[in-house]
Amino acid sequence: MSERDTICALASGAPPAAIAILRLSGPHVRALAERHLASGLPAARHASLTDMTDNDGALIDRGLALFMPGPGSYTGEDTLELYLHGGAAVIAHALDTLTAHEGVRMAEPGEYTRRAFEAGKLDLTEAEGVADIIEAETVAQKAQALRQLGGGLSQTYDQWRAELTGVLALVEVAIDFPDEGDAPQDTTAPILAKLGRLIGEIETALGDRGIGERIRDGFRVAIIGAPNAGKSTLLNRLARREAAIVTAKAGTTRDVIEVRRVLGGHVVWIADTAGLRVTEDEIEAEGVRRAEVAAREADLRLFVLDASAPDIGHLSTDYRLDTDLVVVNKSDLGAVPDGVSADHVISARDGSGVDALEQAIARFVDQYAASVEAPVITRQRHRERLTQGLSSLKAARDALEQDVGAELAAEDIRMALRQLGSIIGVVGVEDVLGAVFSEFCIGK
Ligand SMILES: Nc1nc2c(ncn2[C@@H]2O[C@H](COP(=O)(O)OP(=O)(O)OP(=O)(O)O)[C@@H](O)[C@H]2O)c(=O)[nH]1
Repeated sequence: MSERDTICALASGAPPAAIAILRLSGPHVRALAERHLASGLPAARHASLTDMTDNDGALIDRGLALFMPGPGSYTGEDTLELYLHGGAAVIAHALDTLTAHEGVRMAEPGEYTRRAFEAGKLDLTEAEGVADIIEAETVAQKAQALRQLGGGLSQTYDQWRAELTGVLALVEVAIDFPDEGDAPQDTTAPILAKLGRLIGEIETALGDRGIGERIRDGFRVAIIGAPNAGKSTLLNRLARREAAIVTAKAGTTRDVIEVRRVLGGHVVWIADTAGLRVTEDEIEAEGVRRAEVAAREADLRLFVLDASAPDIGHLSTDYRLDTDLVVVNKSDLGAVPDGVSADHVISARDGSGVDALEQAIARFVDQYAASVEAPVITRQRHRERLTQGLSSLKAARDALEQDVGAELAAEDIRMALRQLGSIIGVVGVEDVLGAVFSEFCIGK
């Protein structure tokens, strides 16, 4: 196998900035340090102030160099970090100088972490934790990423895999020594008990209401209601900008328009949707269909009613679900009619009542997020694999219960082990590696 490339990249933020950190990893690091640092290769893990020169001996900049020898470094390879002035010219000069050498190139997104993963320093969920902590904007996202990075998910998946490996061993014994001495029930019963417990635990994990993914990707609130109720006006209020078009014409909003806010310490996507009504207009009908999808997928629906609409009483029962917040809008035009129970009375036009509504959304999201402690699923990828793993385990249980053969059960259990293993990246990961690491920024 040919020697690996040495990779380099700007690991800090975009210039201009006070400091630029350039990171190098790979087999040429020592030679590059000898060649370009006036002080030569720095002592391991000690910052040293040095001039850095280009291939003609001209000064690039003066800064700190930090050498971390492999295998104890993040990537497991020799690594060098250079702390230079954070200007675009300095960065370009340094990177051009380094990449002019054979075998030295710019890093791809996530390549340092990918190397760390390949060196066995991190498993795949921990590597995802690295990506997530960089992307984290809320305290909750950061806490979740830190837990993941610290092996919080790995522990659970490792434990399940260990238990399942034990179950597989028992099943294999049953295959090798069928019906020996005791009745088959005696060997099958403890296997079924263990399998049942695991199935239960995985079902509980999958029944987490998607909290982990929502903390990471955002909670969903849909504004729904009849045309002209003032949904877009409300969205604009909540967005604090003119995100959606407002007109006096019913049926203005066609597509779903989403705005992003941080409420209750969480990312929340608020969606304005087309007014719900039966319509001949093809485009509007598609809008209504999309509104219904958005409403279904939302964690919270704001069902907006127009206080001045003559049919408000009838509308208030037509589409709404129990979980909705009923928001009666246009309070400036009149009082809420008798018989309509409103959770919130607002005027989206003049803003009255909107703060209280916003606080209610924040409270809802906060409580929703707190309803599951330490979810072990934080991405769709985990959910898909775990769901597949669960169905393999159920197939194994059925095979054992119906006594159709321990071989079949063993095969299903092996399949489940592979699915669980692919979540943490110990098996069958080639197909997911590219997807996982391409989400990273360059330099990480
Ligand atoms: N008086 C009053 N008028 C409002 C209020 N909110 C919205 N409107 C008016 O009601 C009309 C419809 O508002 P939109 O926000 O476009 O209503 P919508 O529910 O998004 O309508 P569609 O896109 O047709 O579904 C506009 O003329 C708004 O200015 C309010 O609180 N008070």
